[in-house]
Amino acid sequence: MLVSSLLAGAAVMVGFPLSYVYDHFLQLAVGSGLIALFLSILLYIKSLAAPESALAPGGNSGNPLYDFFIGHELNPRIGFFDLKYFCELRPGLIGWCLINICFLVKEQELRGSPSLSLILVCGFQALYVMDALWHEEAILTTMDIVHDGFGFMLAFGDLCWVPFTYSLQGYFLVRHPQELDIPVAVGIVLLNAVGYIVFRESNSQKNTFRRNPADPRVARLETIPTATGKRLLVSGWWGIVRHPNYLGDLIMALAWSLPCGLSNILPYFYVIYFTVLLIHREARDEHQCIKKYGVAWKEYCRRVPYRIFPYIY
Ligand SMILES: NC(=O)C1=CN([C@@H]2O[C@H](COP(=O)(O)OP(=O)(O)OC[C@H]3O[C@@H](n4cnc5c(N)ncnc54)[C@H](OP(=O)(O)O)[C@@H]3O)[C@@H](O)[C@H]2O)C=CC1
Ligand SMILES: CC(C)CCC[C@@H](C)[C@H]1CC=C2C3=C(CC[C@@]21C)[C@@]1(C)CC[C@H](O)C(C)(C)[C@@H]1CC3
Repeated sequence: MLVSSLLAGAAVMVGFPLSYVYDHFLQLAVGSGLIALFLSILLYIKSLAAPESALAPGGNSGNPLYDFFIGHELNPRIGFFDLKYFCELRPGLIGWCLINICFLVKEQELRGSPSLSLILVCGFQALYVMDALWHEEAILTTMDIVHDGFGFMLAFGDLCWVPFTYSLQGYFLVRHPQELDIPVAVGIVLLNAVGYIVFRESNSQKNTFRRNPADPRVARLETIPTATGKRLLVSGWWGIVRHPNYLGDLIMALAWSLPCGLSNILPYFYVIYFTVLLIHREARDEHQCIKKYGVAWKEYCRRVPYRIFPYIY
């Protein structure tokens, strides 16, 4: 991320036309979609020669189309280089930030300086990406890494969907500049801060607990024992709703769209899509947890009845 930002800075200094990315946004998005399609075809062909033990639990249904979509092989590698782990964190997330930098450059060219709205959106999203990279080991336990294979869903999601749809607020702001009053901007910064605290604290609490349940930061929390020997947190963040990290993520998503005003639905695409994605993801995770923890999970659901939004859902 640092190297990419430095290179982007150097490109601006030498007058490299970064605004090209804004001017050819659609063409670049289609190009990356085609690369993802090509990559997933290669991955599927490679998976046909993989041993049974290397196949993904979630992508070995026997239906070639479904397995192509979810990913047939769990962790395809070239030597020791893990393609899925690399794609989950590097090209798409860093590419998303680089695209935002190109939008800032474009606005500088068009209007002399980037607007406060665009600076806020790019700043919030850069924080989110840096957080994901800083805590990169946390993705090793996500269902994408543990359960799903590396197929079209993740190749397309990581290489095309993330950089080109997650940056739509910035794209919108270059085309439709928005004036933002300082009190409104302060309110939006506070909303993003609340979302980030809920997201980061809840993720860190679970990760610390999973690494070392005796850690003084989590040792006093109430838990439910399960037949696997692992325990489930039932107080702290994980006692408020069953997915406090999703709640924080959604609050941030809203804060990224609000600087774009309320006149157009396009900047709210991310909030809407992400709500659907996380509700679906929560249902998939619930299904896995019921299989893993049985009655203990049912007891957890009884103690913590709301999934993502307290008193609503
Ligand atoms: N921006 C984006 O596009 C996306 C962002 N995300 C974000 O990524 C982060 C990770 O999300 P995700 O991988 O979906 O899932 P989670 O980090 O929420 O992990 C779910 C797992 O946590 C463990 N767990 C659940 N409840 C408890 C509990 N009470 N006590 C202890 N352990 C528990 C279970 O695994 P086990 O018991 O085996 O440890 C469960 O399978 C989230 O912050 C999410 O918002 C996710 C997807 C897309
Ligand atoms: C319409 C598409 C086919 C749907 C694609 C879904 C993907 C965009 C998401 C599935 C899981 C994702 C994760 C992240 C980004 C979006 C996808 C690929 C993630 C890298 C975002 C940052 C987080 O901190 C994370 C935990 C690293 C995420 C992991 C899952």
